[in-house]
Amino acid sequence: MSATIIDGKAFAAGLRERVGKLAGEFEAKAGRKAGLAVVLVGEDPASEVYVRSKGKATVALGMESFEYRLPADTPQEELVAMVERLNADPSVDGILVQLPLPKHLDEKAVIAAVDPDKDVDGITPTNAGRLVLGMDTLVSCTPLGCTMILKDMLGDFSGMDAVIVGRSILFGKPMAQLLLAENCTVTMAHSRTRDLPGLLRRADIVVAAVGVPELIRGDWLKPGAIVLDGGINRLEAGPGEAKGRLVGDVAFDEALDHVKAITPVPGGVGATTIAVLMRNTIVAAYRNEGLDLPDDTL
Ligand SMILES: Nc1nc(=O)c2c([nH]1)NC[C@@H]1CN(c3ccc(C(=O)N[C@@H](CCC(=O)O)C(=O)O)cc3)C=[N+]21
Repeated sequence: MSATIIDGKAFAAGLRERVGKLAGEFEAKAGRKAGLAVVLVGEDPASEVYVRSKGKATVALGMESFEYRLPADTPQEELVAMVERLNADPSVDGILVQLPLPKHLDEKAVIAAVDPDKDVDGITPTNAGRLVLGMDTLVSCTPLGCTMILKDMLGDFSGMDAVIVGRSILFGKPMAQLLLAENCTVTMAHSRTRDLPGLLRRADIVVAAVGVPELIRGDWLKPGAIVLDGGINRLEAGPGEAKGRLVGDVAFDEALDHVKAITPVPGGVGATTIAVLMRNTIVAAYRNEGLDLPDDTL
């Protein structure tokens, strides 16, 4: 059996096109561009790359990008003061504070300082609560992208057994809520889970985001499963390589022999993340201006 390789880039391109149209209409109606502010503290090179691609995507779709780079030793009060300035700035519709933050900072307090109406990561206490309560809200980009991919592929996935590997606030936890809302039977696995292969053998849908390269082996997966791999792990460079290969949390080549469909790394789930961030930004912009969103295909 040969599996379908889910094309995250194609999905992202379609979404970007719809967002781009809405961004143009927003500018015409609001008399300003929708704006996204990204705050990066410290100098992690991988985070640098993400922040740059976010900025480029924002401008390419006709929105305004505000990027703030703060030194690694920025004090808590300064970071919170910056978030509060962005909360009060009417040209900013979305605020993303790149995570993880340097250890001396209180991440929970920084997140809680973000205005929930500008929280394009969906991780403020208000938005996390809204998600659990089934209220309309902004939702973390990667899990929302995974759900959109599943909806495209399956339509209705009521009653399916879903296993989520990883329980982070940006991925595993919101993913569980989204799949629960789609009437899946949801199991969350994590580093203390005793029998991961045993759980995965029952799973119709597997969503992985633990950051352990190729942790999940092909023969752990149920024949015909759908696998969404949110892991982005860079292996050590081999001889003659400048950079190591990127791999997911699932042993991709092995999985191909077992599953119905799987997302590759790169080009899968991760490739949708920034497009969904653009989606969340334009949705926040319309709401913050009190405008009706003309397109419900977002
Ligand atoms: N507050 C916050 N929100 C985030 O959403 C957030 C964050 N912090 N911290 C870091 C992670 C990581 N992240 C990605 C963004 C783009 C790709 C992406 O474009 N991936 C492509 C390219 C991968 C590559 O070549 O490096 C792919 O998977 O095909 C992946 C991962 C957002 N994150």
